[in-house]
Amino acid sequence: MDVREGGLTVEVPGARDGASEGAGDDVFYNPTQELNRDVTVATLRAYRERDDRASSYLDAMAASGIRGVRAAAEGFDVTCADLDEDAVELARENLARNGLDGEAVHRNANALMHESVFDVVDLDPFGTPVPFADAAFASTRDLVCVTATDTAPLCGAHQNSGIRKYSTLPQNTDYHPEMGLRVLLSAMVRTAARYDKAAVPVLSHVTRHYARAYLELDARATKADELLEELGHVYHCEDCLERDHEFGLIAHPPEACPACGSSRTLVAGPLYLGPICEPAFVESVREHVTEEMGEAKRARSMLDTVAEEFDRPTHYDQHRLCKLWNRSATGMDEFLGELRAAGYEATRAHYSGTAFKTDASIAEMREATTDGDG
Ligand SMILES: C[S@@+](CC[C@H](N)C(=O)[O-])C[C@H]1O[C@@H](n2cnc3c(N)ncnc32)[C@H](O)[C@@H]1O
Repeated sequence: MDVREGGLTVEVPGARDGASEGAGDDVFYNPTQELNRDVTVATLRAYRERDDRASSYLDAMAASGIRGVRAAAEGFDVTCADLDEDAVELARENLARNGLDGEAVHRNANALMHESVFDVVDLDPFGTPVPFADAAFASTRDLVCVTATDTAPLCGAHQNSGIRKYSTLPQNTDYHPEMGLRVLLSAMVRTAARYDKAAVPVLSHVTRHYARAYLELDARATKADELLEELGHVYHCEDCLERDHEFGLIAHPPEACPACGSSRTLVAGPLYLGPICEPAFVESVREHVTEEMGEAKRARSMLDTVAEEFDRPTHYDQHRLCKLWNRSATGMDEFLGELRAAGYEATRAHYSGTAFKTDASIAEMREATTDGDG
Protein backbone atom coordinates (compact mmCIF):
# COMPACT_ATOMS: atom_id res chain seq x y z
CA MET A 1 0.00 0.00 0.00
CA ASP A 2 1.16 3.56 -0.72
CA VAL A 3 1.42 6.18 2.03
CA ARG A 4 2.13 9.87 1.66
CA GLU A 5 4.38 11.46 4.22
CA GLY A 6 6.14 14.81 4.06
CA GLY A 7 5.02 15.30 0.45
CA LEU A 8 6.57 11.98 -0.67
CA THR A 9 4.92 8.69 -1.55
CA VAL A 10 6.41 5.46 -0.28
CA GLU A 11 5.23 1.90 -0.47
CA VAL A 12 4.84 0.14 2.86
CA PRO A 13 3.42 -3.28 3.68
CA GLY A 14 -0.37 -3.08 3.84
CA ALA A 15 -1.99 -4.10 7.09
CA ARG A 16 -5.56 -3.77 8.27
CA ASP A 17 -4.88 -0.80 10.58
CA GLY A 18 -2.09 0.62 8.44
CA ALA A 19 0.57 -0.61 10.90
CA SER A 20 2.86 -3.55 10.40
CA GLU A 21 5.00 -3.81 13.49
CA GLY A 22 7.41 -6.31 11.98
CA ALA A 23 4.95 -9.12 12.70
CA GLY A 24 5.30 -12.21 10.56
CA ASP A 25 7.29 -11.60 7.41
CA ASP A 26 6.12 -8.04 6.89
CA VAL A 27 8.59 -5.20 6.73
CA PHE A 28 7.98 -2.89 9.68
CA TYR A 29 5.95 0.26 9.23
CA ASN A 30 4.28 2.29 11.97
CA PRO A 31 2.10 5.26 10.92
CA THR A 32 2.00 6.56 14.51
CA GLN A 33 5.71 7.42 14.21
CA GLU A 34 4.98 10.10 11.60
CA LEU A 35 5.44 12.81 14.26
CA ASN A 36 8.86 11.34 15.08
CA ARG A 37 9.81 11.42 11.39
CA ASP A 38 8.43 14.95 10.82
CA VAL A 39 10.49 16.22 13.76
CA THR A 40 13.52 14.34 12.40
CA VAL A 41 13.23 16.12 9.04
CA ALA A 42 12.83 19.52 10.74
CA THR A 43 15.85 18.71 12.93
CA LEU A 44 17.95 17.76 9.90
CA ARG A 45 17.03 21.08 8.27
CA ALA A 46 17.89 23.04 11.41
CA TYR A 47 21.07 21.08 11.95
CA ARG A 48 22.23 21.70 8.42
CA GLU A 49 21.88 25.44 9.01
CA ARG A 50 24.07 25.10 12.05
CA ASP A 51 26.67 22.84 10.40
CA ASP A 52 26.62 22.97 6.63
CA ARG A 53 29.26 20.23 6.38
CA ALA A 54 26.78 17.59 7.60
CA SER A 55 25.89 15.66 4.45
CA SER A 56 25.91 11.88 4.95
CA TYR A 57 22.99 10.24 6.78
CA LEU A 58 22.72 6.61 7.81
CA ASP A 59 19.20 5.26 8.32
CA ALA A 60 20.69 2.37 10.29
CA MET A 61 17.44 0.38 10.75
CA ALA A 62 15.60 1.43 7.63
CA ALA A 63 12.69 -1.04 7.27
CA SER A 64 10.66 0.55 4.39
CA GLY A 65 13.30 3.29 4.18
CA ILE A 66 10.74 5.98 4.94
CA ARG A 67 13.20 7.95 7.11
CA GLY A 68 16.04 7.63 4.64
CA VAL A 69 13.76 8.66 1.75
CA ARG A 70 12.71 11.76 3.64
CA ALA A 71 16.34 12.61 4.50
CA ALA A 72 17.36 12.09 0.86
CA ALA A 73 14.64 14.53 -0.20
CA GLU A 74 16.37 17.09 2.04
CA GLY A 75 19.57 16.64 0.03
CA PHE A 76 21.39 14.28 2.39
CA ASP A 77 23.62 11.59 0.98
CA VAL A 78 21.63 8.65 2.35
CA THR A 79 22.46 5.05 3.18
CA CYS A 80 19.56 2.83 4.26
CA ALA A 81 20.66 -0.35 6.06
CA ASP A 82 18.63 -3.28 7.32
CA LEU A 83 19.18 -6.92 8.26
CA ASP A 84 16.04 -7.93 6.42
CA GLU A 85 16.50 -8.42 2.68
CA ASP A 86 12.87 -7.57 1.88
CA ALA A 87 13.25 -4.30 3.78
CA VAL A 88 16.39 -3.41 1.83
CA GLU A 89 14.64 -4.09 -1.48
CA LEU A 90 11.65 -1.96 -0.42
CA ALA A 91 13.91 0.89 0.75
CA ARG A 92 15.77 0.76 -2.59
CA GLU A 93 12.49 0.91 -4.52
CA ASN A 94 11.20 3.76 -2.38
CA LEU A 95 14.30 5.86 -3.04
CA ALA A 96 14.04 5.13 -6.78
CA ARG A 97 10.30 5.80 -7.12
CA ASN A 98 10.85 9.26 -5.60
CA GLY A 99 13.73 9.89 -8.02
CA LEU A 100 16.18 10.18 -5.14
CA ASP A 101 19.83 9.19 -4.98
CA GLY A 102 20.96 7.04 -2.10
CA GLU A 103 21.79 3.42 -1.48
CA ALA A 104 20.11 0.60 0.39
CA VAL A 105 22.40 -2.06 1.83
CA HIS A 106 21.76 -5.46 3.37
CA ARG A 107 24.00 -5.10 6.39
CA ASN A 108 24.07 -5.43 10.13
CA ALA A 109 24.10 -1.79 11.25
CA ASN A 110 26.82 -2.49 13.81
CA ALA A 111 29.18 -3.97 11.22
CA LEU A 112 28.48 -1.10 8.81
CA MET A 113 29.09 1.56 11.46
CA HIS A 114 32.39 -0.08 12.43
CA GLU A 115 33.55 0.16 8.80
CA SER A 116 32.22 3.56 7.70
CA VAL A 117 31.91 7.05 9.12
CA PHE A 118 28.71 9.11 8.72
CA ASP A 119 27.87 12.71 9.61
CA VAL A 120 24.43 11.79 10.96
CA VAL A 121 23.37 8.37 12.22
CA ASP A 122 19.75 7.53 13.01
CA LEU A 123 19.07 4.56 15.30
CA ASP A 124 15.45 3.41 15.22
CA PRO A 125 15.52 -0.16 16.52
CA PHE A 126 12.90 -2.44 18.02
CA GLY A 127 13.14 -1.64 21.75
CA THR A 128 16.46 -0.46 23.13
CA PRO A 129 19.15 1.28 21.05
CA VAL A 130 21.90 0.23 23.48
CA PRO A 131 23.29 -2.64 21.32
CA PHE A 132 23.97 -0.08 18.56
CA ALA A 133 25.18 2.85 20.64
CA ASP A 134 28.89 1.99 20.83
CA ALA A 135 29.27 1.66 17.08
CA ALA A 136 27.16 4.78 16.49
CA PHE A 137 29.19 7.02 18.78
CA ALA A 138 32.46 5.59 17.46
CA SER A 139 31.51 6.17 13.81
CA THR A 140 29.46 9.38 13.74
CA ARG A 141 30.97 12.80 13.11
CA ASP A 142 28.15 15.19 14.02
CA LEU A 143 24.73 14.03 15.17
CA VAL A 144 23.29 10.79 16.57
CA CYS A 145 19.49 10.53 16.50
CA VAL A 146 18.13 7.77 18.70
CA THR A 147 14.70 6.29 19.41
CA ALA A 148 13.98 3.94 22.34
CA THR A 149 10.61 2.16 22.56
CA ASP A 150 11.32 -0.04 25.61
CA THR A 151 9.57 2.34 27.99
CA ALA A 152 8.95 -0.21 30.79
CA PRO A 153 12.66 -0.93 31.40
CA LEU A 154 13.54 2.75 30.92
CA CYS A 155 11.07 4.10 33.45
CA GLY A 156 11.67 1.46 36.12
CA ALA A 157 8.43 -0.50 35.63
CA HIS A 158 10.65 -3.43 34.59
CA GLN A 159 13.49 -2.39 36.83
CA ASN A 160 15.90 -5.32 36.43
CA SER A 161 15.63 -5.11 32.67
CA GLY A 162 16.36 -1.36 32.91
CA ILE A 163 19.43 -2.02 35.07
CA ARG A 164 20.71 -4.67 32.66
CA LYS A 165 20.14 -2.62 29.53
CA TYR A 166 21.11 0.84 30.70
CA SER A 167 23.64 0.18 33.52
CA THR A 168 21.78 2.53 35.82
CA LEU A 169 19.03 2.28 38.43
CA PRO A 170 15.63 3.50 37.15
CA GLN A 171 12.68 3.98 39.52
CA ASN A 172 8.98 3.80 38.77
CA THR A 173 7.67 7.25 39.79
CA ASP A 174 4.84 9.61 38.82
CA TYR A 175 7.21 11.25 36.28
CA HIS A 176 7.97 7.99 34.47
CA PRO A 177 8.36 9.39 30.92
CA GLU A 178 11.04 11.79 32.13
CA MET A 179 12.69 9.04 34.21
CA GLY A 180 12.89 7.03 30.98
CA LEU A 181 14.34 9.89 28.99
CA ARG A 182 16.97 10.66 31.62
CA VAL A 183 17.95 6.98 31.87
CA LEU A 184 18.35 6.88 28.09
CA LEU A 185 20.38 10.11 28.01
CA SER A 186 22.57 8.88 30.88
CA ALA A 187 23.41 5.71 28.96
CA MET A 188 24.06 7.62 25.71
CA VAL A 189 26.30 10.21 27.40
CA ARG A 190 28.32 7.47 29.15
CA THR A 191 28.63 5.43 25.94
CA ALA A 192 29.88 8.41 23.91
CA ALA A 193 32.34 9.25 26.70
CA ARG A 194 34.02 5.86 26.12
CA TYR A 195 35.12 7.29 22.76
CA ASP A 196 36.20 10.60 24.36
CA LYS A 197 33.14 12.32 22.87
CA ALA A 198 30.49 14.49 24.47
CA ALA A 199 26.98 13.61 23.26
CA VAL A 200 25.12 16.83 23.99
CA PRO A 201 21.30 16.60 23.84
CA VAL A 202 20.17 19.39 21.49
CA LEU A 203 16.57 18.12 21.37
CA SER A 204 14.82 15.32 23.25
CA HIS A 205 11.18 14.41 23.75
CA VAL A 206 8.98 11.61 24.94
CA THR A 207 5.89 11.06 22.82
CA ARG A 208 3.39 8.23 23.10
CA HIS A 209 5.47 5.13 23.80
CA TYR A 210 8.91 6.20 22.78
CA ALA A 211 11.74 8.50 23.79
CA ARG A 212 13.69 10.31 21.10
CA ALA A 213 16.97 12.19 21.48
CA TYR A 214 19.23 14.15 19.11
CA LEU A 215 22.80 14.20 20.41
CA GLU A 216 25.39 16.53 18.94
CA LEU A 217 28.89 15.14 19.20
CA ASP A 218 31.92 17.08 20.41
CA ALA A 219 35.10 15.06 20.00
CA ARG A 220 37.01 16.68 22.86
CA ALA A 221 37.66 14.52 25.93
CA THR A 222 37.42 17.64 28.13
CA LYS A 223 33.87 18.20 26.86
CA ALA A 224 33.03 14.54 27.52
CA ASP A 225 34.27 15.04 31.11
CA GLU A 226 32.15 18.19 31.47
CA LEU A 227 29.05 16.36 30.28
CA LEU A 228 29.66 13.50 32.73
CA GLU A 229 29.33 16.13 35.46
CA GLU A 230 25.65 16.41 34.46
CA LEU A 231 25.06 12.87 35.77
CA GLY A 232 23.63 12.42 39.23
CA HIS A 233 20.84 10.96 41.34
CA VAL A 234 17.21 11.75 42.09
CA TYR A 235 15.80 11.06 45.55
CA HIS A 236 12.06 10.51 45.52
CA CYS A 237 9.76 10.27 48.54
CA GLU A 238 7.06 7.69 47.91
CA ASP A 239 4.82 9.24 50.58
CA CYS A 240 4.75 12.99 49.89
CA LEU A 241 6.14 12.83 46.29
CA GLU A 242 8.82 15.42 47.17
CA ARG A 243 12.01 14.91 45.27
CA ASP A 244 15.55 16.22 45.35
CA HIS A 245 18.57 15.68 43.13
CA GLU A 246 22.32 15.81 43.46
CA PHE A 247 24.99 15.84 40.77
CA GLY A 248 27.87 13.33 40.99
CA LEU A 249 28.38 9.61 40.51
CA ILE A 250 28.09 8.75 44.19
CA ALA A 251 24.62 8.59 45.72
CA HIS A 252 23.97 10.16 49.14
CA PRO A 253 20.40 9.16 49.99
CA PRO A 254 18.92 11.02 52.98
CA GLU A 255 17.95 8.89 55.98
CA ALA A 256 14.51 10.44 55.95
CA CYS A 257 12.60 12.67 53.52
CA PRO A 258 13.39 16.26 54.60
CA ALA A 259 9.80 17.30 53.76
CA CYS A 260 7.73 14.65 55.60
CA GLY A 261 10.18 12.48 57.54
CA SER A 262 9.23 9.29 55.66
CA SER A 263 11.97 6.73 55.21
CA ARG A 264 10.43 5.50 51.95
CA THR A 265 12.92 7.31 49.69
CA LEU A 266 13.76 5.85 46.29
CA VAL A 267 17.14 6.57 44.70
CA ALA A 268 17.44 6.64 40.91
CA GLY A 269 20.63 7.02 38.94
CA PRO A 270 23.04 7.84 37.68
CA LEU A 271 20.61 9.79 35.50
CA TYR A 272 21.40 12.58 33.09
CA LEU A 273 20.26 15.65 35.05
CA GLY A 274 21.35 18.37 32.59
CA PRO A 275 19.25 20.22 30.00
CA ILE A 276 17.36 17.87 27.66
CA CYS A 277 17.66 20.36 24.81
CA GLU A 278 19.20 23.57 23.58
CA PRO A 279 16.15 25.90 23.53
CA ALA A 280 17.42 28.10 20.66
CA PHE A 281 18.01 24.99 18.54
CA VAL A 282 14.53 23.67 19.34
CA GLU A 283 13.06 27.01 18.25
CA SER A 284 14.97 26.67 14.99
CA VAL A 285 13.65 23.10 14.53
CA ARG A 286 10.14 24.47 15.09
CA GLU A 287 10.69 27.06 12.34
CA HIS A 288 11.57 24.19 9.99
CA VAL A 289 8.31 22.32 10.52
CA THR A 290 6.42 22.92 7.28
CA GLU A 291 2.86 22.48 6.06
CA GLU A 292 3.43 19.34 3.96
CA MET A 293 4.13 17.48 7.23
CA GLY A 294 1.11 15.49 8.37
CA GLU A 295 1.91 16.10 12.05
CA ALA A 296 2.93 19.76 11.68
CA LYS A 297 0.46 21.03 14.26
CA ARG A 298 1.40 18.52 16.95
CA ALA A 299 5.10 18.88 16.16
CA ARG A 300 4.96 22.68 16.60
CA SER A 301 3.01 22.43 19.82
CA MET A 302 5.37 19.82 21.28
CA LEU A 303 8.47 21.76 20.21
CA ASP A 304 7.09 25.01 21.70
CA THR A 305 6.61 23.27 25.03
CA VAL A 306 10.04 21.59 24.98
CA ALA A 307 11.75 24.91 24.15
CA GLU A 308 10.01 26.71 27.01
CA GLU A 309 10.21 23.93 29.59
CA PHE A 310 11.84 25.06 32.84
CA ASP A 311 15.13 23.16 33.20
CA ARG A 312 14.67 20.82 36.20
CA PRO A 313 15.33 17.05 36.36
CA THR A 314 11.77 16.00 37.23
CA HIS A 315 8.26 17.23 36.46
CA TYR A 316 5.03 17.12 38.47
CA ASP A 317 1.52 16.19 37.45
CA GLN A 318 -1.21 18.55 38.62
CA HIS A 319 -3.86 15.82 38.86
CA ARG A 320 -1.58 13.56 40.93
CA LEU A 321 -0.85 16.39 43.37
CA CYS A 322 -4.52 17.38 43.65
CA LYS A 323 -5.37 13.77 44.49
CA LEU A 324 -2.66 13.81 47.18
CA TRP A 325 -4.10 17.08 48.57
CA ASN A 326 -7.70 15.91 48.25
CA ARG A 327 -8.54 18.82 45.99
CA SER A 328 -10.12 19.37 42.61
CA ALA A 329 -7.80 20.29 39.76
CA THR A 330 -7.91 23.70 38.06
CA GLY A 331 -7.00 24.62 34.49
CA MET A 332 -3.26 24.35 33.84
CA ASP A 333 -2.92 28.03 32.89
CA GLU A 334 -4.62 29.09 36.11
CA PHE A 335 -2.55 26.68 38.22
CA LEU A 336 0.76 27.79 36.68
CA GLY A 337 -0.33 31.44 36.89
CA GLU A 338 -0.87 31.05 40.64
CA LEU A 339 2.61 29.59 41.08
CA ARG A 340 4.17 32.41 39.07
CA ALA A 341 2.17 35.03 40.97
CA ALA A 342 3.65 33.59 44.17
CA GLY A 343 7.15 34.14 42.75
CA TYR A 344 8.04 30.65 41.52
CA GLU A 345 9.22 29.50 38.12
CA ALA A 346 6.50 27.39 36.53
CA THR A 347 6.06 26.08 32.97
CA ARG A 348 4.22 23.27 31.26
CA ALA A 349 6.25 20.14 30.54
CA HIS A 350 5.76 18.27 27.27
CA TYR A 351 5.26 14.84 28.90
CA SER A 352 1.48 15.23 29.26
CA GLY A 353 -1.26 17.86 29.28
CA THR A 354 -1.14 18.10 33.09
CA ALA A 355 2.67 17.92 33.48
CA PHE A 356 4.59 20.96 34.68
CA LYS A 357 7.95 22.06 36.06
CA THR A 358 8.60 24.41 38.91
CA ASP A 359 11.18 25.37 41.51
CA ALA A 360 8.51 25.38 44.27
CA SER A 361 8.47 22.52 46.78
CA ILE A 362 5.29 20.47 47.10
CA ALA A 363 4.36 22.31 50.32
CA GLU A 364 4.95 25.67 48.59
CA MET A 365 2.81 24.58 45.64
CA ARG A 366 -0.02 23.57 47.93
CA GLU A 367 0.13 26.94 49.67
CA ALA A 368 0.31 28.96 46.43
CA THR A 369 -2.53 27.30 44.50
CA THR A 370 -6.26 27.00 45.03
CA ASP A 371 -8.81 24.17 45.04
CA GLY A 372 -10.69 23.90 41.72
CA ASP A 373 -13.92 23.74 43.73
CA GLY A 374 -13.10 27.11 45.30
C1 LIG B 1 11.55 -0.25 14.19
S1 LIG B 1 12.05 -0.86 12.65
C2 LIG B 1 12.65 0.57 11.83
C3 LIG B 1 11.55 1.52 11.40
C4 LIG B 1 11.92 2.59 10.43
N1 LIG B 1 13.13 3.30 10.80
C5 LIG B 1 10.77 3.56 10.24
O1 LIG B 1 10.90 4.78 10.54
O2 LIG B 1 9.68 3.11 9.81
C6 LIG B 1 13.52 -1.71 13.02
C7 LIG B 1 14.22 -2.33 11.83
O3 LIG B 1 15.54 -2.70 12.27
C8 LIG B 1 15.95 -3.83 11.53
N2 LIG B 1 17.10 -4.42 12.25
C9 LIG B 1 17.10 -5.16 13.38
N3 LIG B 1 18.38 -5.45 13.75
C10 LIG B 1 19.20 -4.85 12.85
C11 LIG B 1 20.60 -4.75 12.71
N4 LIG B 1 21.42 -5.35 13.58
N5 LIG B 1 21.10 -4.05 11.68
C12 LIG B 1 20.26 -3.43 10.78
N6 LIG B 1 18.91 -3.49 10.87
C13 LIG B 1 18.39 -4.18 11.90
C14 LIG B 1 14.71 -4.68 11.44
O4 LIG B 1 14.79 -5.59 10.35
C15 LIG B 1 13.62 -3.60 11.25
O5 LIG B 1 13.35 -3.41 9.88
